[in-house]
Amino acid sequence: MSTILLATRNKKKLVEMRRIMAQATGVEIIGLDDVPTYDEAPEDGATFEDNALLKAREAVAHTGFPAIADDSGLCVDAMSGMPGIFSARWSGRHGDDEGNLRLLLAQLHDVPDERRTGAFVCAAAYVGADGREVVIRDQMPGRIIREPRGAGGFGYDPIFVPDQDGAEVLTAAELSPDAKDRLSHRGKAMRRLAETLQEYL
Ligand SMILES: O=P(O)(O)OP(=O)(O)OP(=O)(O)OC[C@H]1O[C@@H](n2cnc3c(O)ncnc32)[C@H](O)[C@@H]1O
Ligand SMILES: [Mg+2]
Repeated sequence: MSTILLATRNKKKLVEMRRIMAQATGVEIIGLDDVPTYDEAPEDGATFEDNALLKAREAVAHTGFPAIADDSGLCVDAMSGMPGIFSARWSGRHGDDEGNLRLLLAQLHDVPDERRTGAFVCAAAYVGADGREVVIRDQMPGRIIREPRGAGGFGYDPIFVPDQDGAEVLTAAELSPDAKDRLSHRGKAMRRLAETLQEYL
């Protein structure tokens, strides 16, 4: 059985990636805690795809394991797609989820409800020990509300209501883990990636 390294330093993202991959494949999954530490290069790509590939290539180069990385973010229509690839450090401090979502809410203060649309985007990249590369992007459309709700998920989940059939108005942070995986940018991109990789995993 092959082993795949999930190359993320974000613990909550890792929980989701592990859960999605465990359901989609039978491969053994390890995280960065299971390999010797290495210094990360800056995520200086121009796109989600660039950054996802950069993280996966770096992980393979340092560990020799085939790796999957995710680069993701929230793209707000009224902000021309920002925070986008800058989502993790929007407020200036990397990984400050509360600071990031508070700044975004302040910036959107005067934007009326009908224009508070956007999407979470995820590029999921696989790089093999043989150098083979696959990268797949998917998204979860929805809208940004005015006050955070819910304790699940991470990042901007408490202020994002995914589009769903029916009258659901739950934020991504109010969804069960299964429901988030079913709808999410990460769930969709990683399931498609796993499907593509099926022949040689
Ligand atoms: O780069 P790694 O080590 O994987 O961890 P990271 O947290 O820096 O990850 P990204 O560079 O891909 O930035 C993603 C940011 O986008 C936001 N984000 C991505 N997916 C999200 C989700 O499912 N729910 C809420 N926010 C999300 C959140 O702010 C993340 O920190
Ligand atoms: Mg990052």
